[in-house]
Amino acid sequence: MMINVEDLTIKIKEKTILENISFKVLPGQFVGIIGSNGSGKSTLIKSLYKILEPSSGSILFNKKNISGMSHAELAKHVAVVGQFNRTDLDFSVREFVVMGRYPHKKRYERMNREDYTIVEQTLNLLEIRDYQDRKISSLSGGEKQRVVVARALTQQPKCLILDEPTNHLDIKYQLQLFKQLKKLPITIIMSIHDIAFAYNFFDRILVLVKGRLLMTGTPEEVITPQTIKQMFDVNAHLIPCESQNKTAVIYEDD
Ligand SMILES: Nc1ncnc2c1ncn2[C@@H]1O[C@H](COP(=O)(O)OP(=O)(O)OP(=O)(O)O)[C@@H](O)[C@H]1O
Repeated sequence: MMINVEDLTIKIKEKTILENISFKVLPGQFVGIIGSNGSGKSTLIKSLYKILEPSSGSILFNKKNISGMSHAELAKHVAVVGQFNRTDLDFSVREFVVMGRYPHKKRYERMNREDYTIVEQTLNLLEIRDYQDRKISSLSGGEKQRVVVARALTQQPKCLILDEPTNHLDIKYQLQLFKQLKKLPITIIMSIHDIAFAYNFFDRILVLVKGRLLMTGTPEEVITPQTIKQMFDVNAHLIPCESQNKTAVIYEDD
């Protein structure tokens, strides 16, 4: 799915939270949004799935303005992993993941074999099969987070939007999630705080500073000691690790 954000401004109670944001995401790109606390990452993410309406400007999915789309229509194409998903509900893990198929079903239409195959595949992919019969409310933070991601993938969206999905995950599952998402042939937009993960995994990065888009580009173009200083007022060093083909980020503490 192609996404065009054009001159997006979001005001909440007269306060400008995002100002004149414009960018384009090509089909299949894995895009990260980085920026300091309060820079507007969640606000941008929420506007992409219509929790917040633009004060001005527009958001187009495949050239169609989402302001004219219902949430039900949007859910056929876009899945969301927000920061505060309701996971206190009394469903089992499996029941919750199955719900990812609902946007594709007509009212009273039954789940078919293909739906259940997709559910099984996702339970396996996220390694949550072992506790599929447990209540979600009984899971740890990281286990819940993988269940929420599983439901989003079961939706088989053309675009996946995630707001800091690695918050509760240990290193193994952070890496696993990034590797799995990178393999998916869909458009993915994710906000994240971890600059090293951003540097090593995304195709493109959007840098937000105080509600404005400071720059967009490849990780190498936008993550530099200068931009880290601008975002966080911290001095940083980028250290390449050739054997892993990755780059580490070290922060000065004075
Ligand atoms: N409903 C609201 N009413 C007033 N101000 C709001 C509201 N929602 C967000 N803001 C403000 O907008 C700014 C951007 O918030 P947002 O949550 O988008 O930032 P963020 O980059 O996701 O931050 P963090 O990294 O801390 O999660 C903040 O100053 C926040 O206090």
